[in-house]
Amino acid sequence: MTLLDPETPGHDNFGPQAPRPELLRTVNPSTWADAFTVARSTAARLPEETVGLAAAIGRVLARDLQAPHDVPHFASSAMDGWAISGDGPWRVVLGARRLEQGEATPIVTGGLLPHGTDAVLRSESGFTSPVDTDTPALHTSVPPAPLLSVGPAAAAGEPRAGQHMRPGGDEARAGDIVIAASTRLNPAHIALAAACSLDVLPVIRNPRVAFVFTGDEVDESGTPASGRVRDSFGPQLPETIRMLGGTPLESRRSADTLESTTAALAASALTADVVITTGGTGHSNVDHLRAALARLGATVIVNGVLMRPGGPSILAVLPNGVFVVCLPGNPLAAMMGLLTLAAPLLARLSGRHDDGRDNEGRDDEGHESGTSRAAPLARASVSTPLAGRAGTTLLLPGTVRGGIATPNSWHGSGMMRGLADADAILVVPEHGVATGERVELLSLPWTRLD
Ligand SMILES: Nc1nc2c(c(=O)[nH]1)N[C@H]1C(S)=C(S)[C@@H](COP(=O)(O)OP(=O)(O)OC[C@H]3O[C@@H](n4cnc5c(N)ncnc54)[C@H](O)[C@@H]3O)O[C@H]1N2
Ligand code: MOO
Repeated sequence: MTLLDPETPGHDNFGPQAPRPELLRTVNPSTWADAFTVARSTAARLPEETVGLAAAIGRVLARDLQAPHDVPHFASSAMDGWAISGDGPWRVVLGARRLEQGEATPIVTGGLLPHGTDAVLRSESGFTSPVDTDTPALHTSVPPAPLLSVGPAAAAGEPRAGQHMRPGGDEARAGDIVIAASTRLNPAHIALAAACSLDVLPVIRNPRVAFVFTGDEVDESGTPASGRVRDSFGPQLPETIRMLGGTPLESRRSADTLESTTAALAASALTADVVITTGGTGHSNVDHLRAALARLGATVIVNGVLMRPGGPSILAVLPNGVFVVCLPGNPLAAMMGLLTLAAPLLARLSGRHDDGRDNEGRDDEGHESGTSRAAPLARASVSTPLAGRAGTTLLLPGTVRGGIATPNSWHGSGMMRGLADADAILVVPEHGVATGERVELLSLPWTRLD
């Protein structure tokens, strides 16, 4: 990576046809830690939208969710048996909405308890005799009620007052906050929302992400001729973005000209919250991204990252507020740029925070967190010494087993084998790591670290 200041000698190395990279005047490359932190704190979260319950799984709740009524909203039986009132034996009545003392009525699990119910006697704990012989029938045309008694299989003390009853409001009272704002909704939250009789939920809108792939030498299918390459990004990047909480929009392919690159970027920015570009981040006369950003009036937020691979990655924002993440063309370099800049940006836009911290070092409630540094997800001890590189953070795809991290082979900037088999990315600081020391780990969109 060569990010030249125009004031320094050598600025004219770009060649006669190369666009002048005006953007380099103001911004220097960031350290990896700063780039990651800036990317996750520069945006505000997107506005809320309303979605159906099933569609809300995995989304971030925009506001506190209050129970609109008591949950459960009626008192029910926890067992199959009889709802009883007073002491037994009980006269069995059918279809009663109210029980008088000495009455019982059959009930199933979840059934609405009649008013006056004192307890539920389980079916295995009671028995009925066909006729209530203790109560002489006054009218011979009305059959006498069966009589319910406590049976020999009943537990000691059964039935107790309130036994096997589920009172209304047992789980929540009307107005209770049952799910806090900013919660990432899991399936159990959705079932809870359904129990609260809700049909839709307010969630943070997912960022819409469009793609611009550059590179005249790229083939989308078949075996490329020498000098040409198969496209690494088209088949996987949209789905990766979905895994990161974004909604992929259309992909555009731009020719390696300033006009084509600018036009593709401008068109993508009409509908997207974030545009991700690949390739063209360099300074040769076929790299036009920087000039296209300048032509569109972009403000560069991160102009290169002191990391390898992926150093030329850029984060910028267009005048209409659309973010642009520019990934280098080398396939692994692009993925490292994605994890360093796009993943935290999308997390912030969609309201998914790794640790709830913002760039002022406060958590979401405004408490001091003691650090403004966004923490990667995990740490692990390394199985082998990892040499550092002065002034650079190395990002190595690696395997993590039982808390021990080992870098994978094939981690060259243009290779994918190391990443394909990786559990995480080892973040190696410039001074390196000795065996047994711990490295920070960046999680991959498609794996969970245990
Ligand atoms: N003189 C210098 N040259 C380079 C430097 C430097 O500092 N000075 N940095 C190197 C680094 S590091 C990287 S990373 C790359 C960045 O290059 P670009 O972002 O400009 O990308 P391209 O030049 O367009 O392509 C680089 C490489 O990637 C291949 N590529 C591009 N698109 C695809 C795709 N869709 N699928 C697969 N492969 C793709 C392309 O064919 C090239 O091989 O610059 C270095 N050079
Ligand atoms: O940043 Mo480049 O990725 O090393 O090839």
